[in-house]
Amino acid sequence: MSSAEGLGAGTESDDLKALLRPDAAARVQSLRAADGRATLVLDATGLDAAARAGLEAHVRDALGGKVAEVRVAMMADKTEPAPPKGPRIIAVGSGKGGVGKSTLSANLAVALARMGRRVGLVDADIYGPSQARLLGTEGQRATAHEGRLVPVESRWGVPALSMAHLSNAGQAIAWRGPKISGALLQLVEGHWEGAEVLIVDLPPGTGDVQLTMLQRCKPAGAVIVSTPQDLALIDATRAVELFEKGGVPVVGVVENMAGYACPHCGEVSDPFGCGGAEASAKEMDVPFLGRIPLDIAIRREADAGTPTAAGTGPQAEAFTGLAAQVAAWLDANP
Ligand SMILES: Nc1ncnc2c1ncn2[C@@H]1O[C@H](COP(=O)(O)OP(=O)(O)OP(=O)(O)O)[C@@H](O)[C@H]1O
Repeated sequence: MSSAEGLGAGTESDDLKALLRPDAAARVQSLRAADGRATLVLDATGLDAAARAGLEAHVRDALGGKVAEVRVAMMADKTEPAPPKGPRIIAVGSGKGGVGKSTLSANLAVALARMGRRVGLVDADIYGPSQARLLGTEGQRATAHEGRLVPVESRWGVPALSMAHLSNAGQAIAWRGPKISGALLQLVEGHWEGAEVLIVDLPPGTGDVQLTMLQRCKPAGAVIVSTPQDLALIDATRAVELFEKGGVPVVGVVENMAGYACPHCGEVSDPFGCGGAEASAKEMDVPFLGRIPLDIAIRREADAGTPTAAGTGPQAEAFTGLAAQVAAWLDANP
């Protein structure tokens, strides 16, 4: 027979509750006492395992002398604050190599940073990294902190991680499958705490890196780069399909090297045609994000590590226009 027996049910549970520390009593969601047994449901929101164990031990201690058996159940509130989210990923892909995807990724990141976005850049081209050159961070080495890579700072307000920032970069050439995926994850899971968006420059095509990206990194969206040529457009269609099948929304298609402005006479010609990407985007029912002209200055500045988007003029504005659309898309798709 419990010493609490004989009291009215409400009074009995109130008396038992009064034996608890105030912090424990405040967590009681229900307390039933009957037949020498106390059954408590406690709200364990925000408590780690050790704190839960401590709370339970206190309850057992406090009530153990009054009832023969103490049963404790812990409930965590489902609205517990989620752990801080990592940056959202915008993957930049193309079906075909050499369409200017890396140049576009670097300039998109710089243009976003100029708009006040906290942006990082991951060079996922494990075999042929180019972002260290494009951002002028060649020769800089990424350090590690608590087992994760610390991004390399650039002059453009865009920290970056590339295989070129690792001292063993040369070994990557022999890597296959899981090792390649591991390398990508190391770059993506670096110390990106300061960034709200990560631009990931993917290698061309649909290989291991792209699959790892889709399956393990869950990009928020994908930007597809194409030149106006038919062949590039067919490949761009495949890239769009890859992301859509993987459940990654396509932010849109960009046409790069869209028209050539002659540096001598200023006449604009279309060596690769023009408008093909816009028509393809329409056919695929994905947004068209605009054109970046073929301009010797874009190539020269890319090679010099001073991205065009960091400067002024119509070509810088073309990248700003693209960045504005990506930023608007991110805001509209939280
Ligand atoms: N709009 C442009 N105007 C002039 N040159 C450009 C333009 N875009 C890219 N380039 C140049 O084209 C070449 C290929 O570009 P980039 O390396 O960015 O392409 P990619 O698609 O990333 O290539 P890869 O498949 O090798 O990764 C580079 O020399 C680059 O400077």
